[in-house]
Amino acid sequence: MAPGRAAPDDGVVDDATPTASPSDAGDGPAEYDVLVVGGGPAGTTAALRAAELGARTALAEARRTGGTCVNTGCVPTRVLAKTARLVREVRQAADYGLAVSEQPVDWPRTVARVRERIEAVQEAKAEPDRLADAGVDLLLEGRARFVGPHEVELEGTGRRVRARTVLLAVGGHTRRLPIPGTELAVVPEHVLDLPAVPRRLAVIGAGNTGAQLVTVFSALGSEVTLLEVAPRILAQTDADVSAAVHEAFVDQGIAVSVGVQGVTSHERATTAEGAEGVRLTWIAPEADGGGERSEVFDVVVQATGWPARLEGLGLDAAGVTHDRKGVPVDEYLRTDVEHVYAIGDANQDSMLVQAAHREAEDAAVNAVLGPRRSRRHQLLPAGGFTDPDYADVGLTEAQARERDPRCVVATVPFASMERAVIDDRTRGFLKLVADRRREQLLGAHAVGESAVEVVQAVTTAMAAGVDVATLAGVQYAYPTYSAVIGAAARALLAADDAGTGDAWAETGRD
Ligand SMILES: Cc1cc2nc3c(=O)[nH]c(=O)nc-3n(C[C@H](O)[C@H](O)[C@H](O)COP(=O)(O)OP(=O)(O)OC[C@H]3O[C@@H](n4cnc5c(N)ncnc54)[C@H](O)[C@@H]3O)c2cc1C
Ligand SMILES: NC(=O)c1ccc[n+]([C@@H]2O[C@H](COP(=O)([O-])OP(=O)(O)OC[C@H]3O[C@@H](n4cnc5c(N)ncnc54)[C@H](O)[C@@H]3O)[C@@H](O)[C@H]2O)c1
Repeated sequence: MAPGRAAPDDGVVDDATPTASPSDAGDGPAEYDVLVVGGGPAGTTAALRAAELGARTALAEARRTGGTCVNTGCVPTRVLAKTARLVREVRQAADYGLAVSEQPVDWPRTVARVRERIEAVQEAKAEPDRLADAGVDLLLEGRARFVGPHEVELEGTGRRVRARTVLLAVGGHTRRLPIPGTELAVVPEHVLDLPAVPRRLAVIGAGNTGAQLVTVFSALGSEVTLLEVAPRILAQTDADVSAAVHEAFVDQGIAVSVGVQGVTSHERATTAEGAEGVRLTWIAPEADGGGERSEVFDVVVQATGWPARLEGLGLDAAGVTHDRKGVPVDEYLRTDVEHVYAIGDANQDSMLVQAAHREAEDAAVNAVLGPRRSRRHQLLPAGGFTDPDYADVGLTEAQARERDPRCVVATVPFASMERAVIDDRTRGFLKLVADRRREQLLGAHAVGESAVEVVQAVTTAMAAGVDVATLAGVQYAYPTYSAVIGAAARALLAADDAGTGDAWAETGRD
């Protein structure tokens, strides 16, 4: 695919190749207790759980199990993040007396490595085997489409399947901007199809996906511009996390523009080097004087949102209503049609693998045994693999203060932690938020080396109901990044009545 040119469609289902039995349309439809549509993290987990509960279960997947997560999302992104880290470490090697000369990136080799790791994860997960062992019928016969409230047709074979309950786990895809020339942009699902690392890259959208792509291509040598309509990048995270990652991006030479007033068009253009490129036009933020701006990039990536993949699903035939983004569900994960559930990215609630797993377990139980498990995502740790990493769980400081202005907050900079100093990775911090009595941790927000693992450790403490004093008394192995948790807990105990911990005070050091 030429740079700046989109592949024909946007997601993992599109190159669906029917692999199963020939058409048996004309026979009566196969009958199941539970039919799961979509074999990503949500669908596979739900099918296994339903079968475990004794339901006769089928899983219809348009392409291959693993979904966005394994095939085009988390797994490839993680491998690219590791590639970016290796580039950075090679650059630092001389400081350690290692004579390693930086080589140009062999992008086809990078892509081959990503694909090889995807296959390794597929092999490790062995989902088709696990489904078969559990007695789940895996139907790899193209997309499923409702033809009635209890019946779907499989696009590849025309075969029909009936089920008492249907679990929709169809995931999502990138939302393309409705602007002239939008098809000239690449979507994140297709960055591996780029023929080379772009010299000049524009990423539109600074959510988790956009931020990770920016880090990867900046490390690989692209000159990167990041445009975001929201007033800050990573708008869902704690404001300090957002500010710290923004600052790091700027320090890395990334041109970050937040508060842009819209992207208006893409047009074919020729780059300064005479290559085929894309002219991107946008309205600058008011803070920068507003007005139309236009620049030519080798590649423009739209990372501008992730609606559910509902196209061609025939929801009308089942009577299931949906909105612009996805399929709304009640507390039991049921759509407005009682026997149809929507889980994972399909319901647009919390679009993370860990949320998909939890919803899948709950919906399978509800579908087989009757509605009894209501949704509960109170503790949903998440993070992004940028440079530096960031992560969070629970309430942001702003959310906590809105509930109780006298909640307590303590922030410990990584620069005060010996492990971070030893590794020369001092950028970042851990912020803990607790109730005013310090009985309950309300949130944890980190930026920096191992931020995701640090927040995960705090999540475990939160799940166990550990209070701040207990956390402050935990012993931490020396020298570790997780020691920052003890330092932050001690800073919370020492926080003054205004509720702000002085992390550099005597309590801050590990
Ligand atoms: C670039 C990127 C990086 C990400 N990184 C992370 C991360 O690090 N951590 C994290 O927690 N989350 C991450 N996510 C989010 C995560 O990938 C999703 O939340 C997760 O995959 C949702 O699982 P799901 O099962 O709901 O949907 P999906 O994984 O999208 O699976 C849906 C499946 O349904 C199939 N399908 C769709 N329509 C039909 C149909 N009509 N008939 C049959 N089959 C159909 C598709 O082929 C697909 O296999 C990332 C997302 C992206 C885009
Ligand atoms: N590491 C992770 O856990 C991870 C990684 C990637 C994605 N995800 C999940 O997948 C889902 C999708 O993430 P995403 O980042 O693709 O989408 P998103 O919706 O989270 O972010 C899209 C961003 O694009 C911006 N945007 C929209 N239109 C724009 C325009 N015209 N110009 C400039 N900016 C514009 C939005 O303001 C937003 O910040 C999220 O729920 C996310 O949490 C998770």
